[in-house]
Amino acid sequence: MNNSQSRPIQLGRISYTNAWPVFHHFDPEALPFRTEVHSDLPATLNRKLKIGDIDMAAISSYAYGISSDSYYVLPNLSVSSFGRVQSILLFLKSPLEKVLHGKIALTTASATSVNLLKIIMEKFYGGKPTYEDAEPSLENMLENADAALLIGDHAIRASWTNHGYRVLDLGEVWNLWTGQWMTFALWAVRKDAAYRDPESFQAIYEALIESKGKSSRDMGPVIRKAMDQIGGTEAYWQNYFSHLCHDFGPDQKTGLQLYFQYARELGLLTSEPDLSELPSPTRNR
Ligand SMILES: C=C(O[C@@H]1C=C(C(=O)O)C=C[C@H]1O)C(=O)O
Repeated sequence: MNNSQSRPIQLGRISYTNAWPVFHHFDPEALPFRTEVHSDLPATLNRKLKIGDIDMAAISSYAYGISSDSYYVLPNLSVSSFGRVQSILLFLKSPLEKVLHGKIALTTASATSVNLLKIIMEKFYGGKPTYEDAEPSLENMLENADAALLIGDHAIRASWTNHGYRVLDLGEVWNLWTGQWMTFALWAVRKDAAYRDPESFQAIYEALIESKGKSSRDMGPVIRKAMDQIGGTEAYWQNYFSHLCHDFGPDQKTGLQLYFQYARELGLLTSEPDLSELPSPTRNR
């Protein structure tokens, strides 16, 4: 269907640097149809996609898991790490033994990592802390909690301050316990939108893949933008991006399925998520 009479396609883009390599060279103006881009924190995009305010977005992989019946996943796009990720960080004010039965402040920006933290605390370490949602500000969070979870650029900035807290990198802990990849974000499209306008979503998908490819061949522009907007050195960002993977192949899928399984075992998910990919309109012609 031609979307010229309906509303422009609404796209969600994660504002954190971890997703920039996929979006940096993506130019919505270059598409032959109207699109509007919403740049937001993951939790906001999770909610907007679920209620249909937006049609396609990078979202928390956990949010995909809860609503997978309504979504297709876009092939070979993710934010993943095999081990250290450096931006999913638990800052400990108290010793770990106390944190395990104490209070943890959770950033309201996340969905995947708050549930990953619960898996780590309860399944791996045998703890039972209480959790409290909080705006992502390290000092405020730790005023009345034993530990604080931050993600994305909030975690990066906090890791640069001279805070003196012990820090756990949840990508690293996950990998040490499971030997697996961890996928934090996926790109999802609402099925109802994809049925209405398959060609347009395929075109957006192809443009995102092209942008990811361009970034992987030369990270210079993304690194310069990160230095400009967030700060830090070229070496910092080179190292940061070298630990992130934006593919979603069999290895990342196996890691994510294990995360979903553990989430189900803890009652954080009720059914096995369906990772069906967006069907390509050209394949069906
Ligand atoms: C790697 C990261 O992954 C992010 C973590 C998310 C979550 O915890 O829900 C969502 C999107 C990802 O972009 C990060 O924030 O640093």
